[in-house]
Amino acid sequence: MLSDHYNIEFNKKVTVSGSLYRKGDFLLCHDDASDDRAVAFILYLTEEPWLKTWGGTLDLFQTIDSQVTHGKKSIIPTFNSLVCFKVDPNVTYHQVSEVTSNVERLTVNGWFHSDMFKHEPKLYAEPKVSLCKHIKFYSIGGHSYLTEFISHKFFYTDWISQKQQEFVANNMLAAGDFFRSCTMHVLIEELENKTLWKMQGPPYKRKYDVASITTLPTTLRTLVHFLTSLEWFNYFEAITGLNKADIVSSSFEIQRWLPGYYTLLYYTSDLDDEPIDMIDVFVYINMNNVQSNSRASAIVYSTQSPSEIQDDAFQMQLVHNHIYLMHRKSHSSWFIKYLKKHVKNKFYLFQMSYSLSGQSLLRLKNG
Ligand SMILES: O=C(O)CCC(=O)C(=O)O
Ligand SMILES: [Fe+2]
Repeated sequence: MLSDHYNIEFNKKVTVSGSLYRKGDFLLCHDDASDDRAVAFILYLTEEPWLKTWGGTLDLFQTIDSQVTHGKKSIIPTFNSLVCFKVDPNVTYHQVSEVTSNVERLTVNGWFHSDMFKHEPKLYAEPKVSLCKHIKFYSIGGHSYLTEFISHKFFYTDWISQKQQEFVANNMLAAGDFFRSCTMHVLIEELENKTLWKMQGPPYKRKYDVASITTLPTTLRTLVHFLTSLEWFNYFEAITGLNKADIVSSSFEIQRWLPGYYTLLYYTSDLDDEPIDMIDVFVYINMNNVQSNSRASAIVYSTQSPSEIQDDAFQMQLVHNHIYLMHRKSHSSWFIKYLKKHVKNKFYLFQMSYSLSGQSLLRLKNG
């Protein structure tokens, strides 16, 4: 019957498994395309009438002008109903939304396979629009934003040289109380403005909000100005021991993270590119101050490909008003795991990345 409906000749292989989703369980956006999977099926077996507010919906993402969007159609996992779809790479993107009730979501699901299908792992090339080449180190002049924004302890010479040693030894450093409390106050007020934010995609890669740099309110705008200024890069030199002339490009983002947001690792096509090392800078603002040990927000660094990602990948737990500097080796990447809805965590992240020239790496290696 299915074979006729989809006009597909199945081979002898059928994969079947039982799946149980408990509170907090979810399955992020994917298209099922792997090997010879042809038609996916899911039989829903939870006996209670399922309420939409419990989460656990099967969400089908919409594709507009061949771009996968965050728009979706949700199917409630109704008892004894069967859902089937033909596996179409880059099209049949779907997810199971987080189960938020204590009722267990039970399914039998799998795929009919066909020799007519042979899905290969996909490469994804990130459009490199956010990188601004040719950094100009312009001076703000006269006014010292550095001391206006940043806590005074960051300027003690001993403290700076201690931090530089830490950075050189560990390839990372973290320091608390970055913004002065008066600055933090104003920043939070501006960040809380709901009209600032635009959701980022595609959903099979990421879901978080970014503030448009061109329409920022006053203090945020001044901050961005400052974080791209000569003053900042001079400070950056002092604290990392790197030479600002070795920075060949930079990117900057102000991010908002809400429950249900995530980034995913993906296969990139830039593996053939010249290796570049990066310095990642994060400033983390979290008013809920969710305990860092709840793993509510951590940045995961990995050199693995998406299918090989290990549980022991380096996780950086984030603490409110800390700045983090990370030396990211070439061919490694970072991501932030799905923020569970029932943890109700929300945070802001200032994120900068600087790519380094080959010479600076030599200098780093030679100490
Ligand atoms: O349980 C569902 O509704 C979908 C499951 C799914 O997409 C999968 O296992 O690949
Ligand atoms: Fe699936």
